[in-house]
Amino acid sequence: MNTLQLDLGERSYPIHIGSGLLDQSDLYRKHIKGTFTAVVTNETVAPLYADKVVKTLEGIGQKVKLIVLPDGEEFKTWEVLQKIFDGLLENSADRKTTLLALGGGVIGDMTGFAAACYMRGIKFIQVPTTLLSQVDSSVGGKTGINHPLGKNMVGAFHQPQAVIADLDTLKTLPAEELAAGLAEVIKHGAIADAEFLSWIEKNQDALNKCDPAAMEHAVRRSCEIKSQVVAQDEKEGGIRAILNFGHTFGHAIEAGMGYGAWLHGQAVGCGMVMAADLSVRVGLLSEAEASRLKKIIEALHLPTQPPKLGVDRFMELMSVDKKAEGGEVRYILLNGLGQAKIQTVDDDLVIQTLIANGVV
Ligand SMILES: NC(=O)c1ccc[n+]([C@@H]2O[C@H](COP(=O)([O-])OP(=O)(O)OC[C@H]3O[C@@H](n4cnc5c(N)ncnc54)[C@H](O)[C@@H]3O)[C@@H](O)[C@H]2O)c1
Ligand SMILES: O=C(O)C(=O)C[C@@H](O)[C@H](O)[C@H](O)COP(=O)(O)O
Ligand SMILES: [Zn+2]
Repeated sequence: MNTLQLDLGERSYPIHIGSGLLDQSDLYRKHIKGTFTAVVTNETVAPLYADKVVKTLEGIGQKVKLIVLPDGEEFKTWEVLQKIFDGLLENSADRKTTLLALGGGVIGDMTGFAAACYMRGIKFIQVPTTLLSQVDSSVGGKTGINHPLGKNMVGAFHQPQAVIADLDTLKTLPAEELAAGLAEVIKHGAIADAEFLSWIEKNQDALNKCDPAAMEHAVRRSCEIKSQVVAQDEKEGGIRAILNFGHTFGHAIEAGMGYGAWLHGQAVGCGMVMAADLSVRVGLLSEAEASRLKKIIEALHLPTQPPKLGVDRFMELMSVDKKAEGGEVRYILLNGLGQAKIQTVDDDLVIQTLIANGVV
């Protein structure tokens, strides 16, 4: 097992990465103060892994309530969030209660948000079971739900007590979910580490096959990169926004197509192709570099062609981006592969990118 530390002063926490972690009681024990833990999961993950986690928690003296949500991005809503509060109140959860998110990014984001809100804030633990949640969403404390008009529009920054990423859970992950997670892995290389991006390029077969050693490296290096960025800027006042590379375009695809039609990672994969195209138009990236990145994204089985939402609609969807200031959207661009830059861009250039990528 590898353990990284996200340094955030009194909100610092460990990120454990390894095999066979789900039933290691010591990993949970030190982060649980009370006697009641509510495990939040979904209908797909519960039959696979809930038993093991519940038994382990009971083994350390916890009373455990399992809260099972419906599965899918379309359920990352107020109505479904309410089911977590119902489960907590019906079981007399108090301020010492711990929430445990067992699942992918949807479960992690919703459970974290519930933990931020319940009695104005209780502790929670992230137990991510998708590649995407292990390399990205379980780390950094962004929690929330979607709004029909915009992705993750309602939420809170609320850091977990610990992240326990059991690589064995990736064995049951469907191929397209694996690819979705690889999009965020590519993102980390593209924005912060050209060497890691080359490693991804060289190891694409192993990554596509979910090879354990390749997964271990992808998860560890991604968590290192994300932790270093978050440690500098917990609440996205500045540098943290680079973790949003590909997301201005990607979130527009997710909201525009209806949540769940495109997986988050697929939308980010395609969004990175568009953001790289824009970086070329602004003069920060060469065409050869953009085309190399696109090839990597394609090789990892991610879509590179956006849906034909129309230019006006696409611009409208992007205008609600959380990085916008005074009505101006700030884009995350690549300043060469392995380095990112945040800046505003003339609408004309953005429209050229949309047209060149066939959004019309
Ligand atoms: N908070 C953040 O920093 C952050 C970062 C990236 C993404 N996100 C959010 O994360 C979400 C996407 O996360 P995701 O890709 O994990 O999607 P997800 O949570 O929908 O999980 C994907 C699918 O895999 C299933 N699943 C989970 N674990 C499994 C396993 N081990 N075996 C088999 N099936 C399994 C789930 O039930 C689901 O059907 C989006 O809502 C996105 O906005 C948040
Ligand atoms: O942690 C971050 O910061 C990120 O931007 C990571 C993204 O991969 C993730 O999708 C995040 O939820 C997007 O944040 P948002 O603030 O644009 O909703
Ligand atoms: Zn993302």
